[in-house]
Amino acid sequence: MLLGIPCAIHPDPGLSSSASSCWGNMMDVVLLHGLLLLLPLAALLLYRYNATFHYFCKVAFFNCWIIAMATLLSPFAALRGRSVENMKLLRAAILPLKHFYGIKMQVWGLEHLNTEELYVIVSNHQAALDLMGMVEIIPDRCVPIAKKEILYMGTVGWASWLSGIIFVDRYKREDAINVISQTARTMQREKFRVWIFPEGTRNQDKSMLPFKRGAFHLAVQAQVPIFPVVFSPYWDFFSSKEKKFTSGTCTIQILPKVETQGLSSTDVPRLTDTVRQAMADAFAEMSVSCCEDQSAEHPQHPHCAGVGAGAGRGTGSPQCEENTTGTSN
Ligand SMILES: CCCCCCCC/C=C\CCCCCCCC(=O)SCCNC(=O)CCNC(=O)[C@H](O)C(C)(C)COP(=O)(O)OP(=O)(O)OC[C@H]1O[C@@H](n2cnc3c(N)ncnc32)[C@H](O)[C@@H]1OP(=O)(O)O
Ligand SMILES: CCCCCCCCCCCCCCCC(=O)OC[C@@H](O)COP(=O)(O)O
Repeated sequence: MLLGIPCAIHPDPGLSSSASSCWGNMMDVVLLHGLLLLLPLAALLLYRYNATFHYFCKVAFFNCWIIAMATLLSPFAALRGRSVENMKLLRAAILPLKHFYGIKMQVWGLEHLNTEELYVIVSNHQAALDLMGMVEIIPDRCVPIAKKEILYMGTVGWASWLSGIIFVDRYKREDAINVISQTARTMQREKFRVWIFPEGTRNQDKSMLPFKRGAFHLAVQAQVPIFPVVFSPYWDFFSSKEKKFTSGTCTIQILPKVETQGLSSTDVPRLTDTVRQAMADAFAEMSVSCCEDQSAEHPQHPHCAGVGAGAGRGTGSPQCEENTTGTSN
């Protein structure tokens, strides 16, 4: 008897037609089982040898992890109510992800953030993967500013709202400016720091996009310093265009603070340019060391041409060495 089908194992030439149809049923079941066994094997082989399938699996896992964690942790966060303290839950939920992906995080200049004062962090934004780098260094009582669309992503939206994430509608400039001005007042009153991606959108190009001015108005209005943070290019391990997602190393460089004491809104354009230039220089330098490593393996990487021209490899500049320690999912 196989799966409730009462049937002999060997067909007998003298059997009735009902017995032979029973044999047919059994063959179907065996075939079905074979197929069911083959499917995971095929998926495994595809995952191993097809880079695009590998990429989509890893991206799907990332999204599923975020959704699962948000769903699991929202009730706990809700017990506390909307609070920046819930960012600790969010941080703990995202920290293990780098191990699944075999991504090694290298942090430079973390001591800069070790201060009691309030500040605004600005960083480049390459992909949703930035979340993994963010949680490596995000200090206590620090909330990101995010696009309003995240608020409508089900439990991810709730978890983000409960963690105090500030949402801006990028298509309504007046509203976004109001939110930022209000944040300048509340960050002093409620003692929290703010993290902004001044490019305003994800960007994996070889240079950073022009910076939006909101972060700089915020720092000037609140009279708090700015800490520029630069994530090294992900080219050696992640590219949404090339559908590439392997293990690798991400370097996070925290640049020295930029003071805003005494500055007014007329100084914002110059302040924006100064900070962007410092970040672009650091990014270019990181690109050079990243591409030097890359070119040894893959000569003529498309992103390498012209990147960081003239930018020397400073003392102790970051290495994009291949990480083999982590597991990939
Ligand atoms: C509980 C556990 C759970 C576990 C799981 C949880 C799941 C986790 C999920 C999630 C985690 C968090 C995820 C975070 C990551 C999200 C990242 C993003 O979403 S990035 C997109 C949003 N970010 C921005 O857009 C940047 C901020 N934007 C700005 O700063 C812009 O400046 C903005 C929107 C305010 C205006 O943008 P404009 O496109 O109009 O361009 P402009 O050039 O900046 O401004 C135009 C004029 O307005 C003035 N202006 C701008 N801001 C001003 C201000 N605050 N005050 C006065 N004037 C201002 C400027 O000076 C400029 O004027 P003049 O050209 O200089 O004359
Ligand atoms: C209704 C249920 C829908 C559920 C869908 C949930 C999908 C979960 C994905 C989690 C993604 C976490 C957010 C990462 C933050 C991020 O990187 O956002 C991108 C924006 O910064 C910039 O957006 P864009 O201008 O589109 O580049």
